[in-house]
Amino acid sequence: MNARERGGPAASHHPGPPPPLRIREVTVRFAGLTALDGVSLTVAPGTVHALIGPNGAGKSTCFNVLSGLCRPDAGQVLLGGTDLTRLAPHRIAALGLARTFQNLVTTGTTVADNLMLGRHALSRAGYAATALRLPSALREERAHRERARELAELVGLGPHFDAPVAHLSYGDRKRVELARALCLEPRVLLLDEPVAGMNTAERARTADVVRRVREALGLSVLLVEHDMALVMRLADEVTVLDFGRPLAHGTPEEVRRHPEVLRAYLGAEGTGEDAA
Ligand SMILES: Nc1ncnc2c1ncn2[C@@H]1O[C@H](COP(=O)(O)OP(=O)(O)OP(=O)(O)O)[C@@H](O)[C@H]1O
Repeated sequence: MNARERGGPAASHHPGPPPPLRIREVTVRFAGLTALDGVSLTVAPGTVHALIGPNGAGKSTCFNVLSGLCRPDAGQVLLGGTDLTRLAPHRIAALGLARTFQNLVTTGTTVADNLMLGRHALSRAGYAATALRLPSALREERAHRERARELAELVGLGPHFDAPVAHLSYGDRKRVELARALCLEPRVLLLDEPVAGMNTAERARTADVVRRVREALGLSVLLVEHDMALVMRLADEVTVLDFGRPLAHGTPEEVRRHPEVLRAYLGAEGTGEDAA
């Protein structure tokens, strides 16, 4: 009997390798401004794909389309064979696409409480069973808490599991966000500027954590990040957006040498640092 048959959550909500995430010809317009103009990209299973570009290039809009916060005017988002384009955010999350946000959105309680919010979406016990604290609901709660603790340990938050979030460093609070997204057992993780506001040591630590998470959980990652050194270290593939259009695509090395990218980032060429 596995954990799921016993009434608890399985170690991973979605067994097997992640399906490819395909963005096909997506266009988004805001009152005359075209934020995304026929953008296509594929996040291959198990890879880290970085989406970079200058301010206003359309990166956040792309994440908002992927996570269901913004409906595209045209185009499609597919996770394997499933069309996510018109689904509500909670449905998209349940199908295996979880995201973090640029700004911290942790609540004022403990790390454990924040992570259990993520597990809540996977909970199978009904409201009444939970409120009455029936044995089946308590068992499920315990199993979810165990998994939340495992994921906290994976991102280096194990010793802080029962600590109030307010007592943590900025870097640790960003990792609470990451662990909460992992609590949804995603197949594809969308990371929106995971090292923004961090110092050099915290940036390096977060890069290690992302690598470890990808390897341990076998998921794919789509990363928006301005720190080009981090992008170059972490990404298998890079897509560059400029004014809502795809400007270049390739390995970090190919993109770094791409003449159009050098033109868009004039002044930053060759340094590989903070060019986005
Ligand atoms: N809700 C909105 N209403 C109107 N215009 C918007 C809206 N959201 C984004 N835009 C515009 O769409 C364009 C793309 O913005 P977006 O935030 O996606 O860029 P970005 O690449 O994420 O930029 P940054 O790196 O600064 O976060 C910009 O010109 C922006 O002003």
